[in-house]
Amino acid sequence: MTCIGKLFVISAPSGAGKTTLIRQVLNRFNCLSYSVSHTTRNPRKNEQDGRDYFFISTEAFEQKIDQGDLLEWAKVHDNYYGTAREVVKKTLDKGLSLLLDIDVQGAGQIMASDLDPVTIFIMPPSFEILSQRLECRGTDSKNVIARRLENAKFEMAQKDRYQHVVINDDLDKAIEALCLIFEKEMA
Ligand SMILES: Nc1nc2c(ncn2[C@@H]2O[C@H](COP(=O)(O)OP(=O)(O)O)[C@@H](O)[C@H]2O)c(=O)[nH]1
Ligand SMILES: Nc1ncnc2c1ncn2[C@@H]1O[C@H](COP(=O)(O)OP(=O)(O)O)[C@@H](O)[C@H]1O
Repeated sequence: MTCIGKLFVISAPSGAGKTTLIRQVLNRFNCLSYSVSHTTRNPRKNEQDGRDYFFISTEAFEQKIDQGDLLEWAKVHDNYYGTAREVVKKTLDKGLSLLLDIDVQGAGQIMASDLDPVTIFIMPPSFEILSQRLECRGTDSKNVIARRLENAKFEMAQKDRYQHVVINDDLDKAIEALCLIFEKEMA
């Protein structure tokens, strides 16, 4: 498949299933790459530095802000997260597509830029199921889960700012719906 280089932005509340869905999409489209973000949050078990995130100190992150190295950044659930400007530029310059998994604040910054992103919001079927998914994932403490659920309300209220909304209820159906968006946008 020939692809047109596009910038995709996916946002979702924590636990909605964006990481699960994004893995499937990346497996299907070889002209699509993933932007590995920088964060000051601690790695979870099974997360690898350089693959899931670049895990850096607060000082190193603030230095990146000061040097203008980040295309967008935000404080999310009490940690810094940001996208390296250089990687986005190099990928799009080569005519390749790139996927950013970023929060609603960062997405707002990209929407306001001249990068003309395709924007997608992943919704859980309900708040209760979101809460269950976070518990079942087993990666976060009760306090961390509570903080993420509190932020989820504000995040979900912003879904209409996005061009596409995909509800992640049945996983296979959500994968198909999401892949269809990528297929159409890169055709
Ligand atoms: N603004 C911004 N948000 C990011 C970036 N990378 C990740 N995020 C967001 O930070 C939030 C927390 O991510 P994470 O700690 O991995 O938890 P998860 O949502 O439970 O997988 C999610 O909303 C991510 O989309 C980034 O580079 N910039
Ligand atoms: N459609 C789905 N049905 C049931 N469980 C799901 C579904 N999608 C994701 N999950 C599970 O929900 C949890 C949160 O998913 P994850 O991809 O880590 O979310 P996010 O990256 O948005 O925080 C994981 O344990 C994942 O296996």
